[in-house]
Amino acid sequence: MTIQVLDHPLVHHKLSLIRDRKTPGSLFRSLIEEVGLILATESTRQLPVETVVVETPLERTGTLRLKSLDPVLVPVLRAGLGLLPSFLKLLPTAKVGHLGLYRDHDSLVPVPYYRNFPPMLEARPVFVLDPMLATGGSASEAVRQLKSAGAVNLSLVALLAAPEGLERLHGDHPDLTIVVGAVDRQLNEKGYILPGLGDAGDRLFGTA
Ligand SMILES: O=P(O)(O)OC[C@H]1O[C@H](OP(=O)(O)OP(=O)(O)O)[C@H](O)[C@@H]1O
Ligand SMILES: O=c1cc[nH]c(=O)[nH]1
Ligand SMILES: [Mg+2]
Repeated sequence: MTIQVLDHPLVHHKLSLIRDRKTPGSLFRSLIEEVGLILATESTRQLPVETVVVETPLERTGTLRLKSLDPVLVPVLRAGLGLLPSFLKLLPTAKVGHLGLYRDHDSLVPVPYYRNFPPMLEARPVFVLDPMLATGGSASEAVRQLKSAGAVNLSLVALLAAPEGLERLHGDHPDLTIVVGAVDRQLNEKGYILPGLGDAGDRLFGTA
């Protein structure tokens, strides 16, 4: 499994504001989108390119363009929706799949409630978007469902991860590429990331 942790001053700075319980929802959403742009830039680093010839106003030249079919973005509802605008900004022709999962409050087991994936998953790079990787149960289930629908080239993109979640994914999906903004200390007894940022979905959508 490949794990890339963004160790970037802008990510640290914005995360410090995102973590702050006093940060209002509107600013929280904007900051997630801003960090999302950095996550989108880094997680697409391996997309294949090919040389094409264009005429600049001055001469003909060979230049690089993305080679693959349009990538697929799969936000895990709800909190993954917070990262989607940033990815679509940089990959405007991407296809978007949706996967609804919520974590049962007692068992922490992910419960699927919605699924709509675009076709040709086997031929496209697929990016699973979810800001929080806690126990890893939701991410593991998302990747399992996408693999069973044909996806082979899968990356998981998260803002914060717990070591427990990374370990779980390493066991369940050793072929997965993971890009995370930061790795926090641990989970608490309710499966929340410490120090973390609280419940990402509730803070994004004002439901707490
Ligand atoms: O790694 P895990 O232990 O599975 O936890 C992470 C999941 O928990 C959150 O979703 P939540 O269940 O709160 O749903 P929501 O996004 O609708 O709030 C988060 O967005 C992840 O999907
Ligand atoms: O800390 C956590 C853990 C799971 N989901 C969240 O939104 N936050
Ligand atoms: Mg939530």
